[in-house]
Amino acid sequence: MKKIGVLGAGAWGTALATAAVRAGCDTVLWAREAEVAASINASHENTLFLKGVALPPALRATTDMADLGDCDAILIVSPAQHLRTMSAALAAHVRHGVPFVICSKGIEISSGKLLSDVVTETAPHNPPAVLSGPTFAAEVAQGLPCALTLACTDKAVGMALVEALGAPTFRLYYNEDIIGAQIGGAVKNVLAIATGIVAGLGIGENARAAVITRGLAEIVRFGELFGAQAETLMGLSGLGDLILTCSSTQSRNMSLGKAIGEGQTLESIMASRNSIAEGAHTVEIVYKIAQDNNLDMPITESVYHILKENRDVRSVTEALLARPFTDES
Ligand SMILES: NC(=O)C1=CN([C@@H]2O[C@H](COP(=O)(O)OP(=O)(O)OC[C@H]3O[C@@H](n4cnc5c(N)ncnc54)[C@H](OP(=O)(O)O)[C@@H]3O)[C@@H](O)[C@H]2O)C=CC1
Ligand SMILES: O=C(CO)COP(=O)(O)O
Repeated sequence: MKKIGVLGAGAWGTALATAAVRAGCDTVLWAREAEVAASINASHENTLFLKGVALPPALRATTDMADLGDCDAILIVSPAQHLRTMSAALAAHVRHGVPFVICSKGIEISSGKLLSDVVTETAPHNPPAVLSGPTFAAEVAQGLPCALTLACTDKAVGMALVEALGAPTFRLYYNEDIIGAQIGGAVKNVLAIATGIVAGLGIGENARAAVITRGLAEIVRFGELFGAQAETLMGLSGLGDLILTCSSTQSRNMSLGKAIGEGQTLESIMASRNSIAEGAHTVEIVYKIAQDNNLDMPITESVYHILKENRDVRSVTEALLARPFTDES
């Protein structure tokens, strides 16, 4: 795998394209907006989504999806709710057998499907893989070290991707569990909003640790429903990403929760940003799936009540704390 296409030139797509160039791949980055492609090609900077980070001159950007036609693998990095449209459009341009590596984190709201199922439906001749882990885009783009899970049910394809994209500062660990690798990344965003709310309310570091740990129990319950392997949920794409995202306001999800906890409205926060906070969307479908399947996910439910039903942050938090005591499973 020598030529890599990256679909989506937001912060993460840009960082991943940079990592692919560093790993020695001929890399083409597709941007939806001409302004983004132009700034990457002319000044080696993504001024809209990753301002201030110098990108490698070898990175080429395009707005023409046909330019990805001869790639050996494609990384899909659109927001999760746009992945269906992106995958279907891409399938018309690339060869059969070229893997579609899902780098977005979320679950399709309209269907309740994992993104790998969305790829299988829209691009049946392109095997899905998943790249997920604790990785803030800006750090990856600067070449700081990180580690991620590369999941693919076909080990030969998965290992070929690891060999092509992996580097000393971009360590990839192969995992066959493509389902588990998607669950942690999707649900941790909701839990990061919860820890952000804790920070915004100023109710302490102990409460944050409690939300992370009981949040992990929610990830495990949710993962079991989909058939995820427990080891995957405890790995980079699960616990690893949960710890990172719930520990830093570099996270868009955590900072969104913090602003909510400080009294701002979801609408005003969204209006002030051009970046995606997936948890604010994912919470809707995680809540629905939990309700439909009788899963106990009280932290997720609380985030849903606050974000989607406009309930009072302090009352919801008090109700969460006042739940009956139970065993630690
Ligand atoms: N940022 C990070 O640190 C990480 C992000 N991720 C995940 O990667 C995914 C993308 O996030 P990120 O790159 O940060 O996004 P950003 O918030 O930086 O940028 C928004 C992205 O969304 C794209 N976009 C906006 N509207 C549409 C649309 N209607 N159709 C298709 N694409 C659209 C933009 O495309 P365009 O450039 O063409 O306008 C751009 O790529 C998310 O699922 C996120 O959870 C995963 C790991 C780390
Ligand atoms: O997924 C991420 C880190 O692994 C990025 O988190 P945010 O989308 O909350 O910024």
